[in-house]
Amino acid sequence: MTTDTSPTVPEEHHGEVERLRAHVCALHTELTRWNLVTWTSGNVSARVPGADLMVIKPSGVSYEDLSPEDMVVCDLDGRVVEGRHKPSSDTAAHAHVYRARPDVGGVAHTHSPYATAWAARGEAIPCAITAMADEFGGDIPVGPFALIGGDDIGRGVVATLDGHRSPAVLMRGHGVFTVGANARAAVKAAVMCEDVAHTIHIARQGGPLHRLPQEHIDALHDRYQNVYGQ
Ligand SMILES: O=C(CO)[C@@H](O)[C@@H](O)COP(=O)(O)O
Repeated sequence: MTTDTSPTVPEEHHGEVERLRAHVCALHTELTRWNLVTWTSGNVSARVPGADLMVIKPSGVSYEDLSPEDMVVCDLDGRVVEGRHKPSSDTAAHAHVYRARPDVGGVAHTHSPYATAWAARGEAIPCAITAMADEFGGDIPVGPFALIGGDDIGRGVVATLDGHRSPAVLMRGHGVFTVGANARAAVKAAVMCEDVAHTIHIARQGGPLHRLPQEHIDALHDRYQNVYGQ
């Protein structure tokens, strides 16, 4: 008799997995809404709290065709646990981030044009405006070029963000990876990353950039992260 060892979603996580399938699917509409992706590029995932599982986009499926049922449940070694499609090409990268960073609940990846142009140059985006201090707490760093499919991208994301307040990293020659306490926060970081990449690009066309003083960056980041909003 053979014992089926394929991983499954534990009963106690079924409800959360269904909620996250709908939530992660809905977050993908934010990538197209803010023009952060082209065709089927980009992806979003969410960690399943209390389980070594994540919910991620299926690979190469058109955004307009995505449904909650299309989202793929994988374990944190990148193996499919539940899903009718192959998971994203970046599943290993997302899984590595979740394994290495217990504080991360969501990961997003885009090819947003201005931020990806900075990544193509291998140039960090200098913190020259308050919006960068607020969301990123400093410059947006550049991570190493890495081929797609294995652990290399995830390793590069984790290593580059280590010691950084930024939730975004520009992976050299590739695009943006962002992390957050949840998937919505990761997507927000991707939206804001493209916004500031565009603004700083325009600013630099007109003359030299002036990085904000570190003490102002610290004060702005603290206010935004701990006081701003409701
Ligand atoms: O850039 C890459 C891989 O990092 C693209 O293939 C990616 O944006 C989209 O791939 P998936 O459709 O998620 O498999």
